[in-house]
Amino acid sequence: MRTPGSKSLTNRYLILAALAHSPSVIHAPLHSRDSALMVEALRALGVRIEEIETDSPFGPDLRVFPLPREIEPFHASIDCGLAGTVMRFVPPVAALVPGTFSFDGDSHARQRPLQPVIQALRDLGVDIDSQQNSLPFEMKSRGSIEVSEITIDASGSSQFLSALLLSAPAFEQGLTIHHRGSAIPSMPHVEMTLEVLREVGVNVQVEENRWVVPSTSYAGFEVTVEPDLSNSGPFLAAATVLGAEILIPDWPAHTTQGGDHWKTILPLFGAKVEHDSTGLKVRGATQAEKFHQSGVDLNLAESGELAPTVAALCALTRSPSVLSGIAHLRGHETDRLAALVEEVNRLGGHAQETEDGVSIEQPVTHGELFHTYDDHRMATAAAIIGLAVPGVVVENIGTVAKTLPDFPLMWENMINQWTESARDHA
Ligand SMILES: O=C(O)C1=C[C@@H](OP(=O)(O)O)[C@@H](O)[C@H](O)C1
Ligand SMILES: C=C(OP(=O)(O)O)C(=O)O
Repeated sequence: MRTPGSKSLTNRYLILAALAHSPSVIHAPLHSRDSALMVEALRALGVRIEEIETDSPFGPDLRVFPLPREIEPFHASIDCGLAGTVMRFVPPVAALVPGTFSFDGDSHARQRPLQPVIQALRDLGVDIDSQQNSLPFEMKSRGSIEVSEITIDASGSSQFLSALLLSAPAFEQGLTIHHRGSAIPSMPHVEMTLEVLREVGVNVQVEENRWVVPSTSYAGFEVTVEPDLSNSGPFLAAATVLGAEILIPDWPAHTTQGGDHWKTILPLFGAKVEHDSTGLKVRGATQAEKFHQSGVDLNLAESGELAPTVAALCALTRSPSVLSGIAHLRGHETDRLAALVEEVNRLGGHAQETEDGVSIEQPVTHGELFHTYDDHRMATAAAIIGLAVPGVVVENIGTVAKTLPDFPLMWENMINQWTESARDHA
């Protein structure tokens, strides 16, 4: 089961390519709502992005021409949809373009935390008109940033820090960023930002809670995007639930994606995991073994993105589980802690919110309409539960288009393949 490119890497490479001084080529990018919003946002700022046809089933490669320099001020409106990477990563890029830029998004996007990015831009000298320190807002940029040091609180999302790190090489004096606040979640995503910067020649100096980004002009680049390991999760979870086997080819030997944690998470649910040059192979325990599976006590601070998929597995496990370190999921596509608790309980399970996560005390018992709150990962979590519990109806499966528009077809193919192979072995 081949999975398309990583959302997080695709959107980072697009930003870096926009800020390079010569054109770049991005091979195997993700094509989904979040990446399309990023492409359109950068185009609105003057970046030229062309598609290069390939024979990949996942769509064309992209050629990105950098932001034009020395242009007259202009106005543009930018739609962030529900994409955290767009609403957080693009405003610092817009600060490097002279003009006035209006940012807005889906209605729930207006509730996602943005204050640290807005405050950081104000501290960098950008004029921002925003009622609530969230979307919608309008910013007036002069086209360059001279301030060289700021302090932010990135405890609500790693994206606040990544946003500044990605644009800082194009600031006149680079930028020294201090973090003040409790622990930053999803640290592998910060490591991913530092690594893609290193790949293009920007070496960020990291000390405790301090990142020093040198002002650096770098050339365009050619990269191939790794498969999305977080979005591989539902397929791996399906094999785990059904006692089936699946191979995800091209699983990187080294990666900064938080989805690499599947290698240690899935064995806790009885799966056997092997990683070699062919990819990542996961074999689920047989049904009988699974029912004796005990729950898990997992701190997902490093990989909160995986929590809805993990919660789906917990909702099918006989004994209680606790997922912690994920308070910030209240600010994701929906309040994921509230949504998971609500839906597990709706299906006859027993779950509750804790201060920094959820505890799932009893498994789900029956199918129902599973509400998805416009959240792609709630939709895939519902699909996983539906493999083991008859009658689960996933509300608005189309919401998977945020990061994996092909999910319904891929899911169906996977199940057909397993059904055929079970028939052949009968
Ligand atoms: O930088 C990124 O690409 C991401 C960072 C993480 O955000 P949080 O730190 O808000 O969890 C992750 O959950 C999100 O899906 C993608
Ligand atoms: C939190 C997520 O997305 P975003 O990039 O919109 O924050 C996610 O994909 O799970």
